[in-house]
Amino acid sequence: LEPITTSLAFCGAAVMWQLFSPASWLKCRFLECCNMKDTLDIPALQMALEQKVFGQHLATQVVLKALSAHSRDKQPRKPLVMSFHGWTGTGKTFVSKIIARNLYQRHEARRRFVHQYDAVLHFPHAEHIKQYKKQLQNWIRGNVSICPRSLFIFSEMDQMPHGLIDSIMPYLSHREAINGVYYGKAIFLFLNNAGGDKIIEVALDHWRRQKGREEIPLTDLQSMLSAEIFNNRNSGFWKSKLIQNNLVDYFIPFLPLEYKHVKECIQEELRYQGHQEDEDLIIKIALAMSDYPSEDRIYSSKGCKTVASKVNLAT
Ligand SMILES: Nc1ncnc2c1ncn2[C@@H]1O[C@H](COP(=O)(O)OP(=O)(O)OP(=O)(O)O)[C@@H](O)[C@H]1O
Repeated sequence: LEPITTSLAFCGAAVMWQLFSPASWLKCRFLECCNMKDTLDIPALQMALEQKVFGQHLATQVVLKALSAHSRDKQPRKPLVMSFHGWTGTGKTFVSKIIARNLYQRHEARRRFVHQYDAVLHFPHAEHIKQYKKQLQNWIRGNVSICPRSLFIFSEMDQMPHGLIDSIMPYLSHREAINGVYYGKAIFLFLNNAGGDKIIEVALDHWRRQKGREEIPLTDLQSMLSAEIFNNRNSGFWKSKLIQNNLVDYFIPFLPLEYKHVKECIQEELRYQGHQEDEDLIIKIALAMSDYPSEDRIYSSKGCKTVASKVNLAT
C-alpha cells in the first residue's frame, strides 16, 4: 500500500468515526452530543440553585445531593427518580429547567435528550390508557437507547390517568440492562401539586409555633409525601407500584413562598425586564400577592407564578 493513500484513508476513517460515534470529541465540540462523559457541572448547578431559587432550601439541597451522587457513580444500579411536590408557582418547573440546562448546556442537545411529558397534553383521555402505556414505554426505551443520560420530566402528574405511570416500572428498577438497553444513567423527574396542601399544613404549623422555616424536618415531610400520594386518587401515583416498590428515590417538598421570597422574585423579574429596582413597587406587588391564609397573609397562594404579569402591568 502506498503510504500517502494509507494515511489519508486513516485520517478519513478517524474523521468519520468522530462524526458518527455518539460521544466523540469532535461531535461534542461542534454538534449536539449525549452527555456520555458525565459532564454535569455540579458547582455551576449549585450556584444556579442557590442564587436563582428562593425559599426552597430543602428542595435545592436534596436535588443537589441526589444529582451529585448519581453523576459520580459510573454505573448506577437504577435511574435517578425524584418527585417534586408543592403548590403552584413554588418553583418545581423552574428547578427542573435549571437541572436540564446544567445537564445539557447546548440548546440542541437539550432538545434531543431532555424529554417533557405533560399529562394534560400527552395523555388527555383516560380511556386510551392501553395505547398511552405502549407509547410511553416505546418513548423511554427509544430515547434511552439513543442516549443513556436522558432526562425525562413528567409535569401535571396529578392529571395522569390512573395506572399509567406504573407502565414504566421495569425501566426504573434495579437491573443491569433490558434487551441490551441500560437505564441506570437516566434521570426521571415527576412534578406534582399533590401533597402541596400537606406541605402547607406542616409549614403553617411551624410558623404558628414560632419555629423557623429552616427547622421544618425534611424526613418527616418526605415520608408524609410518599404516604399522601399513594393514598390520593388525584396524584398520578394512587396505589402505584412505583411507590410500593420504593422506586422513587426522593420525594422533594417545595415549601409555600412567603412575602420576602415573592419580593425576591419581583426584584429578579424587574432586573430581567430591564427596569429599575423600585422598592415601593416591589413592596406593593408583593403585598398584593401575599394572600394565604386570608387571616394571616403569610404565603402567596400562587407562589411566584404571576410575578411576570404583575410586573408587566405595573411598569
Ligand atoms: N422558588 C422560586 N424561586 C425563584 N423563582 C421562582 C420560584 N418559584 C417560582 N418562580 C418563578 O415563577 C415562575 C413559575 O414557577 P414554576 O413554573 O416553576 O412553578 P411550579 O411550581 O412548576 O407551578 P405549577 O405547579 O403550577 O406547574 C418560574 O418560571 C420562576 O420565574
